[in-house]
Parts: sequence; C-alpha cells; structure tokens
Amino acid sequence: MNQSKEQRILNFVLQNAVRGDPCSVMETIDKYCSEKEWAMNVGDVKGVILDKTVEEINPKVALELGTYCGYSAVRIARLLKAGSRLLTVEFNPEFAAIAKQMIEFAGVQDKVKLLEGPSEVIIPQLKKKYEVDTLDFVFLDHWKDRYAPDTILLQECSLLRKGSVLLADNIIFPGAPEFVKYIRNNPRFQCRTYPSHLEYMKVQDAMEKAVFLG
Ligand SMILES: Nc1ncnc2c1ncn2CCCCCNC(=O)c1cc(-c2ccc(F)cc2)cc(O)c1O
Ligand SMILES: [Mg+2]
Repeated sequence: MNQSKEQRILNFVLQNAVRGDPCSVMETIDKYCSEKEWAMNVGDVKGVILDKTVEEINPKVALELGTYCGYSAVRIARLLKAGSRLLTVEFNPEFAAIAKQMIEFAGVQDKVKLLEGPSEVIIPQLKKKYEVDTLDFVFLDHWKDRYAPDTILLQECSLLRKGSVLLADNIIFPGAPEFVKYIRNNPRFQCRTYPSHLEYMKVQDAMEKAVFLG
C-alpha cells in the first residue's frame, strides 16, 4: 500500500532531522514541504508570527485546534517554559499517529498532550477530563468553518479569561470569512491582523490575533 504524503514527511524527518532538537525537526519539515511536496503546516514565514505571539504571552496552558503532522505543536512546545503544557486536537487518526511520532522525535512530548477527536467534542471536555481552568493561548488551524463556532464554544465553556489570546491561521487563504466577521465586530475581542503568505507559496495569507477582553 503506497505511503501517504504525511508518512513521507515523517520518514524524511526521522532520516534527516536531529532527534530531540525541535528546530531541526521544523527546518526539516519546511525543507521537505518547500522542495518536494507542499503540505499545510503553518510554515516558516507565518511560524515567526506564531513564535512572537507565544513568546509574548508565555502561556501556561495552550490549546491548538488542528495538529496535522505536529509541526506547529513542536513550534509552540519548544517555546513553553517548564510546567507549561500544550493540548493539541486532531480529528484525523492517521494525522494524529504521524503527529505523535513527530512530537516524540522532537523531544517535546512531556509538554504536549495530543487529543484525538473533533474540536466540538473535545472542547467541552477540557475542564473536567483534561483539568483545564482557563486557556492562555489558542491556535486555530483546523477546519476554517469551525473557527467561529469553536470560539463561541470556548466562551460557553468558560475556557477564556480576560487576556486570553486567540491566533487564527489562514484568514485570507483558504479564508475564514465567518470567523473574521464574528471576531472583528465583537466588542469582547480586541483584534489585529498580521498579513503574511501562505506556507511555502507566494500567495497572500494572514493571521488574526484576538485578545478576549472578558
Ligand atoms: N479537532 C478537529 N476538529 C475539526 N476539524 C479538525 C480537527 N482536527 C483537524 N481537523 C480537520 C482540519 C483539516 C486541516 C485544516 N487546515 C486546512 O484546511 C488548511 C488548508 C490550507 C490550504 C491552502 C491552500 C490550498 F490550496 C489547500 C489547502 C492551508 C492551511 O494552512 C490549512 O490549515
Ligand atoms: Mg493553516
């Protein structure tokens, strides 16, 4: 049975990156996906916006929606201080299996908990099942039409507190128009757009940062 693209990405990392070195894993994925096969990792250009946001917040508890191969989970986790944790949610079991191996190879498994399932099922479980009080940071990178409903669900589950920061990928391409409309007209959020480019392409994209005002 021929391999999936995601399996080829993982194999390239296992054969070419340095075990236990998150930056090496990120660089190796970026090399493969810019030279051999495009894939929907946040990538090295938008990844710097993600880095700066995580460093500014220094989150104790972070949530990622849409793990894919684990690139942004590794990217975020490498910046987390001791005692901080990233919960990352992946719907697709094949992607989750790849991401688990990627996260372990990078050596950040102690900071990352990979949760398998749809976001609308996992989010309501975060408080009781995963012992979350509130979230300091949320990276939205899953189905673009889930960004708005899941932002509403996070509020309904009292998972946001004054100052919680959401960062959403792909608000230009593929686009998340309902989310942009919802968040920019909502007085409970302070928004800022970061124009950038689609991963590994010259196509315009952007990230939206939204601070919950409580
Ligand atoms: N826990 C959960 N709950 C719900 N859905 C869940 C989930 N966990 C995962 N998914 C399912 C998400 C599937 C991937 C989402 N990301 C994307 O769809 C995505 C697509 C592009 C793209 C760009 C240009 C193109 F020509 C084609 C595609 C780029 C990106 O940066 C993207 O993030
Ligand atoms: Mg994305």
